[in-house]
Amino acid sequence: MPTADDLIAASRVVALPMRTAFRGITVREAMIFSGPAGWGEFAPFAEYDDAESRVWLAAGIEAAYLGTPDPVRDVVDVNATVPAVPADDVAEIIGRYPGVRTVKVKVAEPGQSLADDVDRVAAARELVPTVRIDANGAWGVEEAIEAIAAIGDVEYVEQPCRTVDELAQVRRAVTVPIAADESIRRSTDPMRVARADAADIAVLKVAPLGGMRALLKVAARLPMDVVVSSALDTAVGMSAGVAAAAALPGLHRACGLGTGAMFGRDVAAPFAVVDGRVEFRSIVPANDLPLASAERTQWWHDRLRRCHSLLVGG
Ligand SMILES: O=C(O)CCC(=O)C1=CC=C[C@@H](O)[C@@H]1C(=O)O
Ligand SMILES: [Mg+2]
Repeated sequence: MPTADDLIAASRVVALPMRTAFRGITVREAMIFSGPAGWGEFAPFAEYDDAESRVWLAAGIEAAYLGTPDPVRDVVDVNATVPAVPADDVAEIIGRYPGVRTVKVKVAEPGQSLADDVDRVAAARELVPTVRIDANGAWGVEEAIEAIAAIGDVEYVEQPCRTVDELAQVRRAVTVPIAADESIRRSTDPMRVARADAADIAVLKVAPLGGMRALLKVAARLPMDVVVSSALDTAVGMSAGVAAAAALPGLHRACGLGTGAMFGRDVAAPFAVVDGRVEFRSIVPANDLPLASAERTQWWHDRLRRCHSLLVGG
């Protein structure tokens, strides 16, 4: 286990501009560091506390010190990710993901109406065969059932409501498959969704699960299809996501690993989507990175130190 000083000495804190605001983020901050096996990323969202962020650090250390698991495939199908933009902007956004056949559309964002969501999903449906939606837990049970009826057939609805029990209730009431994201990503017990029969699909992200190998273990135990998705990772974190997806024995759906297209600037050339797919590569960041301010850099160093002592403390 590297010390916090080792990690900080080999790190950069970057501030990457987004092309379109996503979950309210216009500049994505991330800490990246190099180790004997390559580069790792530590970039829990700003509002996450240390207890939740600890596993994100474990994931970064795995990437930099242990490297990637053995792949079973070279390329991974990805979805385009459409933020809560007006329906008229959907075609331009999907165009940033050449050849995709699956689109994930954000719905139920604050300030948006159900009619906005219906229009945005309809615009996506005209362009690709498969559309999935993500409500990020924003609906209540009744609201979810009504919204799902209004939006119509989709591949699945990701996290319609906040709690596992609510997901289970919605799942019993609708025919559209339900996917769990936050119920796994932000839970101390990722298997609970399975025990509660709350989901048909699991959306798994490397950093919140504590690394590529941890993701593979959770995927092996969950009795449902999985989709590997990014946590709005830089190219360094994305490399771990693509490696995890490439190492999964069974992968039957497009993954949310095309989000490099959302960055105005990344730490290296982003994972290019070609014919709807991305290919694994290890990342060496550019020399002229857009660095965060001295104050923000110090904030990230302090955060890393606190999370590191939680990791060491067990
Ligand atoms: O899954 C995708 O298509 C892209 C990643 C993505 O949507 C997300 C990444 C990180 C945080 C989230 O709010 C969001 C999600 O909820 O899935
Ligand atoms: Mg989600």
